[in-house]
Amino acid sequence: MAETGSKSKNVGTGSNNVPDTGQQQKNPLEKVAVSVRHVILVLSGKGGVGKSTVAANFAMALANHGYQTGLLDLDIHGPNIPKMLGIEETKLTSTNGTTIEPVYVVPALGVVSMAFLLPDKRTPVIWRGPMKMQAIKQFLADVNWGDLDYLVVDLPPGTGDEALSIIQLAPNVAGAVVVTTPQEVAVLDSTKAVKFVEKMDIKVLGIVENMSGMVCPHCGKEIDLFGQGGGKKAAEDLGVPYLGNIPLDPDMRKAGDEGRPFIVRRPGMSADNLTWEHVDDVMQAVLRSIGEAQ
Ligand SMILES: Nc1ncnc2c1ncn2[C@@H]1O[C@H](COP(=O)(O)OP(=O)(O)OP(=O)(O)O)[C@@H](O)[C@H]1O
Repeated sequence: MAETGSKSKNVGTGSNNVPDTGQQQKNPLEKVAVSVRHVILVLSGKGGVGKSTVAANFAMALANHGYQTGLLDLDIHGPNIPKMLGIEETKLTSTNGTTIEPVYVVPALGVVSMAFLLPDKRTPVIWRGPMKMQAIKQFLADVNWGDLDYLVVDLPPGTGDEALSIIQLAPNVAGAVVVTTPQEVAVLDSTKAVKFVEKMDIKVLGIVENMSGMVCPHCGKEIDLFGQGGGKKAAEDLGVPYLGNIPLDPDMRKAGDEGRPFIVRRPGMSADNLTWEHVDDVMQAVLRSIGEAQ
């Protein structure tokens, strides 16, 4: 259940505007630099490859492994994270009128999403680059993230304003995880995403191949439905780490559509589900890439 704080009031829910918290700080990003150990960007070259699903489950896996984790959904035009984690109806709150509180899915995972600021789900967000930049700055500086081991940032597909802004603004960026699917066209787009990250002087933590193979709903074993290996080959060709694969799992899709977290185990509990195991393996590979492996 989400913890939203009892003494809090809603902020920024009225229009297509970011909340004016009125906070005057000398360097508003200094706080993040001190309190957030690592910022991890999750991006993809192409839409619909499951980037938000990977980001949400990766963040949940980190929380399950005892890491204090934040998840920032910057997919301004299609913020799906709250729906996937069952916190869609929640509004952002503030305890003191200036600082925004994340919404907690579990005590170790706080979430902030553009979706919380939108008046309704059907209204498109029409923002130019500078507005996005301002919103992203506020999400970093005005949110009470607390001390975080990891802040996972879900970016929109492609290499637009959001990616440029977060790279410019966020301190302690450990690197970027690029999500792809096995199909050739997605792999080609992931190559562009890797090159973009490299151009920005950010470390490519590696490539994840999502929807790679399928967990059979009948026997629970993996079957090779749409092929596998495109992400691995792209990683080898580009000389970046391959972080592993996450199968196409009908239960994962169902959980996302029904608005409940897919990974529900508590800290310390072992994975007894094939897809969770894959997510855990990807998480460990990301930590190895950062140099923080257990
Ligand atoms: N491994 C998976 N197994 C089953 N379903 C998946 C998997 N990964 C993603 N999906 C499903 O695919 C759909 C698209 O996923 P998601 O929204 O995460 O993609 P995205 O790349 O973030 O999309 P967008 O381009 O809109 O940002 C969702 O219905 C989600 O539940």
